[in-house]
Amino acid sequence: MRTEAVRQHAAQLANLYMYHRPVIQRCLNIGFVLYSLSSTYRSLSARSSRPKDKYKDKGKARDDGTALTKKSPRVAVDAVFYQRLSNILRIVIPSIRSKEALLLFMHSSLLIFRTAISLYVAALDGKIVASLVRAQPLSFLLNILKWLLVAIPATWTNSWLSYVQNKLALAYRTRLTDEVLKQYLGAGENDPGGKVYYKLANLDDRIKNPDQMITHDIQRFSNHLAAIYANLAKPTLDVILYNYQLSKNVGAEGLIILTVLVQSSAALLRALTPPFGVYTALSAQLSGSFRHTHSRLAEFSEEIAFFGGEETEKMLVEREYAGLVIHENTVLGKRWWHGCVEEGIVKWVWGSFGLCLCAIPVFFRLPGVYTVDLGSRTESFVTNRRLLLSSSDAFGRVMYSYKDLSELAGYTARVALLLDTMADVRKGKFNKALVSSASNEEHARILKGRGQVVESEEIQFENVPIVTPNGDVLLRSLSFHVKPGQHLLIVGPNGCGKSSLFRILGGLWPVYGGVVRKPAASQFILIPQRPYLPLGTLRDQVIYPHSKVDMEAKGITDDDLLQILSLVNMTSIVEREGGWDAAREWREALSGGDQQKIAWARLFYHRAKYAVLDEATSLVPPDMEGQMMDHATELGITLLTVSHRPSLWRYHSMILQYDGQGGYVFTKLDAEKRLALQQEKEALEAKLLEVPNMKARLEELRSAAEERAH
Ligand SMILES: Nc1ncnc2c1ncn2[C@@H]1O[C@H](COP(=O)(O)OP(=O)(O)OP(=O)(O)O)[C@@H](O)[C@H]1O
Repeated sequence: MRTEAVRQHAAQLANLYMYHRPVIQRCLNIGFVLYSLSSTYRSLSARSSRPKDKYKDKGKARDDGTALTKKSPRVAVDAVFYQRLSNILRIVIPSIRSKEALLLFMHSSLLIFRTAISLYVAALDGKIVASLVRAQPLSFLLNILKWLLVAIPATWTNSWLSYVQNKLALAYRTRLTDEVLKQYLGAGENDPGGKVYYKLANLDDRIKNPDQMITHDIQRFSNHLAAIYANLAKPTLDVILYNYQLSKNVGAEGLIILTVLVQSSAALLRALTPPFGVYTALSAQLSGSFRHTHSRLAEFSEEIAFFGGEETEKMLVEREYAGLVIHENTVLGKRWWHGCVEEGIVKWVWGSFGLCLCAIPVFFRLPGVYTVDLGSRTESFVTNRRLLLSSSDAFGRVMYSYKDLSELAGYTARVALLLDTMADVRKGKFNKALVSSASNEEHARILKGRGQVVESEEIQFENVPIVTPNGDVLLRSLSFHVKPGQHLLIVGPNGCGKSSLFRILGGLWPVYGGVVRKPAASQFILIPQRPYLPLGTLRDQVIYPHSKVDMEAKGITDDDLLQILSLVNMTSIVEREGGWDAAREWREALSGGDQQKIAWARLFYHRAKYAVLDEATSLVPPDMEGQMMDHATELGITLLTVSHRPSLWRYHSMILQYDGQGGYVFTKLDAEKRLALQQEKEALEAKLLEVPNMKARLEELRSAAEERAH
């Protein structure tokens, strides 16, 4: 009796369910779409992938700053990542009407079109197999024809997709590179935020290899960003569309059960996923450091060869490489087991769930789904299986995409670090390890201050401290005044801050106090001991930083340049090197003395108001040195010279002498008197050196005399 009542009750419920099933199905479908969107959103947000302790410790242990240290940017798919990404997106897609936005729109349209084709192909596949099972040759041929026709837009779309994605990556890269170069190499004539390339390397510790960031990391970031769109937006859309179609074929109930199973195993997989974003950022850092060691080796090959420093260099390069390899091996190992777990779950476990799902219409009669004969059962099975394969492939890609997303987070952190540091440096905010003396009260007060820079024809320092970028106060307060035409000689022991004065004049180092009056940086030309020789032609060496067009605009011809070269006795070089347009690695093609003379020729070409000479004649013969100094004076160029050569004194009227203890003397230079004093001093020193010999000889003579007396 009781069982009968229960059975009746169950039948009533089943009838009620069947009656309302269309509404329930619709609700389940809507619920599924909402769930897919929200779970994709959740998988994109708040996924923390912090470095493990091992990496933190490694960072602390290294002293070259290449490992991830405490100060390294956070690398996680979290709010910080989205904030950074949205800042960068504003650069790479500046407006809705930009080329990048158009490419993105094309990309989206193509992605949707491809999904539509896949849905059509799934149904067509089922029909082809059904016509085979039913032995209907005409229908089979017709469907094959449709298959061939659909292949045209399908292949066309795939080709276009990869083309547009690559174009998009290139467009992102171009935008970012343009922006970075604008800030990095932005001219700083009247811009106190200029010369970022110098300040990043010298005044700030945060970025070790800007070259690696600009060339490699921006490219990887752009590729990842272009791909993440296809790897994330498209699979999410696919999961929804394929599953919607599937739910119509097999019922939403089975689909929901499948989704629950898939999502729980996916959650397990996510929990097991290592922090690939951190690994990517560390990998980029380590390979940047390895490359940097190699480029230093190439740059200083001559010095290293003379020293026979191969063993030491090999050890340094090997140490960098070993660090990189250890890291890559660790990551490879993690990728290996992660790949195994991933494939096991995604391909095999989910595959078996899928087969069960496809079997539902075969074993159960679903209202609205007619699978009466063998043909229609096969058709529905083949179509569903294809839909399921596509759907699980799409879901797999959503799953993989968080791996891509973590890697994107790694590159985003690198690019954001570059942009943020450049922005700080432009604002005069530097982050550099300070020397211990910087913490004493007086030095700390000096470091906190900021001086004034006023444009003027003359050079005047009023109570200006000379402070190195790491907070070492070389001079507490320097005051001197140089008028145009008054050549200034600067002398003092090594490391006392002679060149540092020039760095302040060139606007490279900040002024920590007092007032600096000086002409604009463009009025100065620097000739160091090893002058800079740019990439380019022989002409470019003389006219740098002008181009040939600038030179012609100035009304200067190659003959005039030859005239300039004759002032430094170098006219023969034009013929020897094959003309003005010959291009070489000039640092190797010219001797040290010739390089200095080319730099002097550059000074005569530009006729700057002031020339900063930092041991600029150390490699040229004395007669040539005098000739060049005289010509500079004739051109009205005021010389600021650092040199240990007394032969140069007579060209200067003022002297700034550092004592190396934080003191200095600024006075008129009477070269004749100073030379006479110097000569007298040298003569006395020579005599003093003789004293021990003379004493010894005197002793010998005394003892000889005593012997004779006995
Ligand atoms: N980019 C930098 N970062 C930190 N310290 C620096 C930097 N450049 C120079 N210094 C420090 O500033 C001090 C003065 O250097 P500077 O080049 O002015 O010496 P100098 O008097 O010209 O010496 P020398 O006669 O040997 O060329 C040195 O102790 C040097 O280590």
